[in-house]
Amino acid sequence: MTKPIVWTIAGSDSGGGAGIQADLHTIQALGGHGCSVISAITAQNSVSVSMVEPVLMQAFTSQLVSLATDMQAGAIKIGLLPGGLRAEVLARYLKEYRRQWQPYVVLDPVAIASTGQAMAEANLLPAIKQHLLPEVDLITPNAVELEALSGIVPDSPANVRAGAAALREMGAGAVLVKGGHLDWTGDQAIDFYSDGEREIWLASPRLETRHGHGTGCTLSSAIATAVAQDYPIEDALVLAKAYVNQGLKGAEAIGAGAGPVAHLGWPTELADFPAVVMPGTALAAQLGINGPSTRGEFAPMDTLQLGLYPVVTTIAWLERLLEQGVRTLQLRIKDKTDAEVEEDIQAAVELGKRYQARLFINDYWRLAIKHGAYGVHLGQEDIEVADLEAIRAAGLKLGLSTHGYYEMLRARELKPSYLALGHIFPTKTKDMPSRPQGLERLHRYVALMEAEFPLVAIGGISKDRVPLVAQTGVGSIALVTAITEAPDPDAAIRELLELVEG
Ligand SMILES: Cc1ncc(COP(=O)(O)OP(=O)(O)O)c(N)n1
Ligand SMILES: Cc1ncsc1CCOP(=O)(O)O
Ligand SMILES: [Mg+2]
Repeated sequence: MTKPIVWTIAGSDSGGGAGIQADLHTIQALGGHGCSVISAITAQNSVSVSMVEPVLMQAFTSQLVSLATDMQAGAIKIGLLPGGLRAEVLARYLKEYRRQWQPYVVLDPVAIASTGQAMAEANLLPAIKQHLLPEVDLITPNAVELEALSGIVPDSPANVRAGAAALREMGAGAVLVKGGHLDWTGDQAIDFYSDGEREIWLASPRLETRHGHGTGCTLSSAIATAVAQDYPIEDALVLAKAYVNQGLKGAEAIGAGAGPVAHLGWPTELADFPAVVMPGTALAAQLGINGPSTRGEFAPMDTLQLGLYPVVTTIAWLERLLEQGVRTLQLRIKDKTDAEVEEDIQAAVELGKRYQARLFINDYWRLAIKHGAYGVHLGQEDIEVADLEAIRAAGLKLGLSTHGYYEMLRARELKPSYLALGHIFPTKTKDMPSRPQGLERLHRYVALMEAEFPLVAIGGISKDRVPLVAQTGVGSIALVTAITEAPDPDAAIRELLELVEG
């Protein structure tokens, strides 16, 4: 894949820690090609900002025109704008870009430097509210910026929500309130995302460092770069927070004041990724997050390497697989009533016990509990509605489907027995709302999570692709049509067992 183009429209920081310089470092480190539209030249070092000089309007717009004619961006990050006029003009250009090629637009509303100095004319904030917000997919204010734009002091979870709602009412598609300056969140730095339909709270331990120059620029550029690579926004948010956490841990003094966030490449340490705040925790109670919760871990698997994992629709298939020596498998019947499937589920549970197999029941968790199944496999949408605590309390194993970084981190909080990662390749077995993950992402997910859970790759994995998938280190490969549509299924099962468990 060629590098996705990301524009940064921002000010130059002569000290190299923030602004255009931080943005380009970030975009490069995360695999994008950065283009820059310089809005202002600042003279600053690690201690103070001594000058902010807007570039001439013609120079500003010429950069936009030049890039738009040849290097259209998948995502645009906007940082410092020196005054209201440039915000108003930029809004007109963005409206046109959004009509022509729909870039994802992230606005980091820089108004005050971390050193305390005002960076822009007083007419900037009114122009952002009136003109720019309707052209923006995501705005990423810190506490000070949220208050300046919404008039609401984010001194409680309710007021963070209210401030974010106010910005959405002004036209922003979504809001990420950065928690770095929210002192009531104690030792956790908690970010709040809302797009009007869903709310996400992301928590990371607060990092004690004075070297955080360029944090906001880096976060918004990282989000833009991830979105330009087709990551859904919730994955972009957690990846960007991990990138910043990693950079804060690696930050050093350069100059006498606050040193810059370090730019250390793709985040790979689970400890750098935020936790998704889930119901049932003390933090959730503080944040007013309600909902069903579980009280501990699900029964652990006997191994991290679950091996070949066929997913089939009938008892006859289960028998055939068990006879061939398959020991991890799933009964997946769709769109029937409990009464229609109960007999099959009971038979499947008995078969699984007879062969001492790891036999999972897909979806029908009530019947799985009733008949004492080995385990249940559930999807993301089930997390909200299934009685997970009843499954846990009954001692059943729980497998959860995930489709990227955010869902993996969310599932992690539930402490399931395994995580499924999909879909890896296009599949005709199931309509998928998400895009195929591909091998590169699977590699990254495995490296991140393999010590925590058994992992299962699923989706479009043909026999030919099995060796490539196995090379990612994933401990299990789930398949439907590679077995059920094989010309000689018994031969295919033997070959697949050899390839996966060899
Ligand atoms: C091993 C494994 N992984 C993923 C799935 C998909 O489960 P889900 O997302 O609930 O979708 P349906 O299978 O119910 O359509 C699975 N069944 N098994
Ligand atoms: C159930 C399911 N969940 C994600 S992809 C998939 C279907 C996998 O089937 P196939 O192996 O035939 O692509
Ligand atoms: Mg399901």
